[in-house]
Amino acid sequence: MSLYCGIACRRKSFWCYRLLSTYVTKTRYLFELKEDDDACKKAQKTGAFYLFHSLAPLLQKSEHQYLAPQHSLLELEKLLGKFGQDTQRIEDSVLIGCSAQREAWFALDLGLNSSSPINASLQKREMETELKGSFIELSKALLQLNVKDASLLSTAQALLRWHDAHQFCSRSGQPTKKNMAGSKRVCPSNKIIYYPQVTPVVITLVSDGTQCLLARQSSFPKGMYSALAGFCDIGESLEEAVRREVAEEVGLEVERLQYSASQHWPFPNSSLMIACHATVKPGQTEIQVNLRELEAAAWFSHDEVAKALRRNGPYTQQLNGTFPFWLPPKLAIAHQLIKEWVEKPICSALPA
Ligand SMILES: NC(=O)C1=CN([C@@H]2O[C@H](COP(=O)(O)OP(=O)(O)OC[C@H]3O[C@@H](n4cnc5c(N)ncnc54)[C@H](O)[C@@H]3O)[C@@H](O)[C@H]2O)C=CC1
Ligand SMILES: [Mg+2]
Repeated sequence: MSLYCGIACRRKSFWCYRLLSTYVTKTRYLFELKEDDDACKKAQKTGAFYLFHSLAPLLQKSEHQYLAPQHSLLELEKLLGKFGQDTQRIEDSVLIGCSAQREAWFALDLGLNSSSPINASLQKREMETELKGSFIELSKALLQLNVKDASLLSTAQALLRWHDAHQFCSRSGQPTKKNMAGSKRVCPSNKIIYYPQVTPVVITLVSDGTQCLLARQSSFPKGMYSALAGFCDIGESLEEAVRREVAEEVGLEVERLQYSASQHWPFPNSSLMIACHATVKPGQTEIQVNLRELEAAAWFSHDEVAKALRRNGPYTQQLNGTFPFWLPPKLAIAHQLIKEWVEKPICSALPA
């Protein structure tokens, strides 16, 4: 690793060296920990652990925010000892990142794989008292976490969930074995390697030049509208997935497409949200909502959307029984996509 940094130092300008060295060093270190079980085990000794119980992260309330506390290996061993659990359990932990100073970060679920669910839930309450925090569902806590913790805990939950659901080889039926970092599982009988799965999802903001199209599913909080989203089918390109989803959900044919950004999204499992802007020809805007997928869809003016962006939902019911129109929170890529459109209605930026 130091050799690599040395080469970078000689070849690159000082500015490049400073930018690259921390990032490259971190990346190479994490790569080493994923490949080398002994190095990973050693990193646990000086590392920090984030704790979960049945996929809910341990959090501590601090004013209007949640904080995710870290625990050392020693603290963790003491905790497991106190609750009569084997310290071997630490080997179930997964690597989720590291600091600039190469302190490795791990996540461990204390509730999964418990021999008795009753015992596990009893221990949960006692552990919360001992750890001076609560295990809170990630979907309920996400909006009150800082960006770093939200991203780390989302990654951790996705990885812990994947390991929990892939305990057995789908070919041999034998138990699979995780490597120390948790970056893969191997079937000891036929050597098949399983890697954590990420599901690609397209999310598209359709515009006709002056308005944008937003939709809601019945499972959304009341009054909230978002961009059109859908899972990619096997064999599809990103462009094909966008065209199909828009046609399926609202009966429109998009003609131009522009990639915006992407985001890891932990719900319902682990999705890679790929966000795009798309246009339809002015005049070809009549929508036919697919009611098996959506509760409603409608065109919204620039003004309506700009106003909704400035407000913070969710809202309570109004006197007439309806809920005001509001948009996904800042953390969701849908919000960023809508904000981009409000700041610079995209159709004019797209190539003809
Ligand atoms: N981060 C963000 O800003 C946003 C994220 N999303 C996420 O996008 C995801 C996809 O959006 P939907 O409109 O629900 O998708 P969708 O339009 O593809 O409809 C969901 C249906 O697709 C089928 N499906 C096909 N492949 C699937 C797979 N791999 N996993 C699960 N279901 C599959 C199922 O029948 C499911 O009921 C949602 O899970 C949601 O969490 C949605 C909007 C905003
Ligand atoms: Mg959809």
